[in-house]
Amino acid sequence: MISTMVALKIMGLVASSTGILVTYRSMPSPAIRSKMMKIFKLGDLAVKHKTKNREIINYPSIVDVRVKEDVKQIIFNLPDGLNPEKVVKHIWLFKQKFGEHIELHSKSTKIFILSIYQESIKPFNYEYKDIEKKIKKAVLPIVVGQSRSGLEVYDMLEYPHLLIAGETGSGKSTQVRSVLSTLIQYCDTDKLKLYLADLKRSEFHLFRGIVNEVVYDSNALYKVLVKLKKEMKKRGDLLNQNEVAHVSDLINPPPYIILCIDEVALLKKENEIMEIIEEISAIGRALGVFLILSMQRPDSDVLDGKLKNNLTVRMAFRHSDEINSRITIGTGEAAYIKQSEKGLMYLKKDGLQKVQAPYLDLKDAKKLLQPFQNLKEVEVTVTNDIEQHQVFGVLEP
Ligand SMILES: Nc1ncnc2c1ncn2[C@@H]1O[C@H](COP(=O)(O)OP(=O)(O)OP(=O)(O)O)[C@@H](O)[C@H]1O
Repeated sequence: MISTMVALKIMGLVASSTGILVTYRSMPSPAIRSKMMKIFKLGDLAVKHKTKNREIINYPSIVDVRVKEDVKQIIFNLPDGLNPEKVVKHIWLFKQKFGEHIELHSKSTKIFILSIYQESIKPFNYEYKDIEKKIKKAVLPIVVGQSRSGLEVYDMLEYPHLLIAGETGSGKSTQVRSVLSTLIQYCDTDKLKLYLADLKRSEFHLFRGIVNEVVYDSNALYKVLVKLKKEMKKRGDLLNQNEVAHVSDLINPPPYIILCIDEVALLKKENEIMEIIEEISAIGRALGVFLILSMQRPDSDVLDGKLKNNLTVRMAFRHSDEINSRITIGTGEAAYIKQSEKGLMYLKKDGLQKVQAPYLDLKDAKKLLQPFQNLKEVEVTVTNDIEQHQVFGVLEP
């Protein structure tokens, strides 16, 4: 065993000195093995079965330990029959043993990677020129922030509707500001229309005269939603006539539309409004109409049912407790983000990932968006079905 360990470590060191590999692998040290076993025992992370004479307990097995520059990774395998969700729920136990700066990822329903870092992800400032290089391929780029593996960016065309939640002062408004600022700088005005609703009247004044419309109360928002509903109906007819599945398959696709609502929970009693928002979440993707919704407390009345499931991406900044965190991301993790960790979040997309949002303050955002001020508002209208049919036509095979 010892000779294998030495051999593997030496292999790694030799390789890293040639610059080919920076990772070396080793068998778990007794200290790691003992900590992991304690976690498995305390959390009852095991499969038990009885034979005639005794009880057999199968714990997860450590299959590998990898050491990179700033991270140690312990890879372990679950025994058949152990629910991976039970392992995720016990992340607090892993933290008690290995410290706060850990991440737990499942590679499959059986294989887990526990990553142990020296320190937390550092806060950083929003710089469009750094971001620009990473978003070139996206149509509607959403810049999430810095994860352990670099800048996290995704395309809204692939992951259509976004929920941003977190308690007051956790970094939501800053994130909405930087997400919208990126979209404004990156997308041509004839390719993207932005509608914003600021029900707290605190944030979106920044975007007045830049986006298509900013509204501040539910009556005005209702008018916008009715307009979008009509637009979706026309776009649906258009897809039908042209026999295509998505507006981007049309020869002249209409502009994408993003509706961003700050503090959507304030609308929970506005049934007509919530109905149209739900409708957008259900059918908007194919029609090129997308939602960005933010809220302080993830309200289960608002998020129950269809809407929550259709919000395919969730950013959970610090939450007040585990129950609220579970509503947003399905686990209690966001309740353990410290109050001092501004802009830190859990991103729920394909899995769960810890990400630090970029910091863009109001003054800098104003400066950044200055060149986009006073652009003429261009209304989104699809003239009429027949005309559109001729204009857009179907893509040549
Ligand atoms: N990404 C970040 N990096 C560093 N600091 C941040 C970040 N985001 C926010 N902060 C700090 O936290 C403060 C509060 O942020 P923000 O206003 O975005 O919170 P919020 O969740 O929107 O609060 P509220 O719901 O009350 O509007 C900011 O003034 C800033 O000092």
